[in-house]
Amino acid sequence: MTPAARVQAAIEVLDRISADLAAEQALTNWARGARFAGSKDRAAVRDHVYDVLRQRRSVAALGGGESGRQSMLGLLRLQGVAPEALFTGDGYGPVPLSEEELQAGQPAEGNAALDLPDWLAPRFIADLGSEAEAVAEALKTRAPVFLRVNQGLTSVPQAIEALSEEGITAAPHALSPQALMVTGNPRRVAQSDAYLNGWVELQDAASQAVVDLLPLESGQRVLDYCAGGGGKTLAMAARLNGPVDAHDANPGRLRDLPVRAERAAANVSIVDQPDGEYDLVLCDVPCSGSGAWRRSPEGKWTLTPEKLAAVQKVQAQILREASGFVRSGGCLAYVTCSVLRCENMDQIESFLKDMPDWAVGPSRHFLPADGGDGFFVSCLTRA
Ligand SMILES: C[S@@+](CC[C@H](N)C(=O)[O-])C[C@H]1O[C@@H](n2cnc3c(N)ncnc32)[C@H](O)[C@@H]1O
Repeated sequence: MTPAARVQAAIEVLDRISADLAAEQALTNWARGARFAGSKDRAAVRDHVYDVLRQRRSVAALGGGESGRQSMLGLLRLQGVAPEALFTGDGYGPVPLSEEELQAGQPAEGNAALDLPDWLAPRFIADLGSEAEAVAEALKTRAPVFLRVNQGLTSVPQAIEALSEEGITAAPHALSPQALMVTGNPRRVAQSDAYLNGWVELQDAASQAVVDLLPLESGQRVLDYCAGGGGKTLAMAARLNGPVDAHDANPGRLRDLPVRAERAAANVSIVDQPDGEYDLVLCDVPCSGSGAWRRSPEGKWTLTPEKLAAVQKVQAQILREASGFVRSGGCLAYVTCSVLRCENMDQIESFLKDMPDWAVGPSRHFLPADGGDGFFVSCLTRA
């Protein structure tokens, strides 16, 4: 496909997303009908679509409106690419720009320049203070691909070497001693031997740093109460070099975990109903996902005050439920991938008010401006 044809494809996909289709579904539908598109074409169209979704308000301002065509016009202007060179009508590209389109558009201002919804921007500023702008800026950018080196099976230098033999370049990252940032050929990772042999896992660097902070010691009984896909379960099993129990209220979310655990040679047991007491219980609760909007930018536009209030209720309930599985002197680790105070420290404060025999230990925020996704972790201890 020509660069112009890729722009036209992105315009069509964006229009389908505006008509209420999820981005992944719209991209899959387009790819099914575009057998002529190779893997590089699909990747380029996907990048255009996600670049727009991360910066919907900025590109709408610069393109003069929110249609797929106006969004792509705004995106090209934002990226410093002359749109006239691609809007020619040639090579299956978009039809030439009208005089009106050429005149339309201006840089976004205020909340639109932060690429945040109007209801959320004031909260961002109140919660993040002087960091709000840097966080909003970071959420407009593409997330790097990070790997976790499985130190039960290999070492960081060996993993870098093995990846490089397959044409994938990666370098250590400051957020965690076993984190690698992929700097070349990230799309080859999932087919590489290093990945298929369990030497590396795809996991955000801040997600790894969260597990680094947990007071884990070998021989402990550990439960991942909201294990989902199992990213943190596997990281905990690697750190412990021992067993971890994995639970999730939605068993379907655990579907991939046995295969991932086998690949990583990790000792993971799925438990439908946790039993007895644990030294450490991790609650990586459902949240707004605001720390990870670089990867899932649709969430930024679909979150509402009502949805945020509803997820806060679920978080509070999980924290109280899971606390019942922690032995006296044990640790209850509360984690979100949110940057919002109401899902983080406010939850801890409200828990401590209801449960006076608990004390808060180390807590930490990771912000997208640090390189990884935004995460919050707080370790609570039972007296
Ligand atoms: C943020 S995701 C977990 C991600 C996972 N820890 C990882 O690192 O890949 C939150 C998970 O909590 C689960 N969940 C929701 N409500 C729950 C509840 N009441 N008890 C346990 N798990 C719950 C969801 O099904 C979802 O899989």
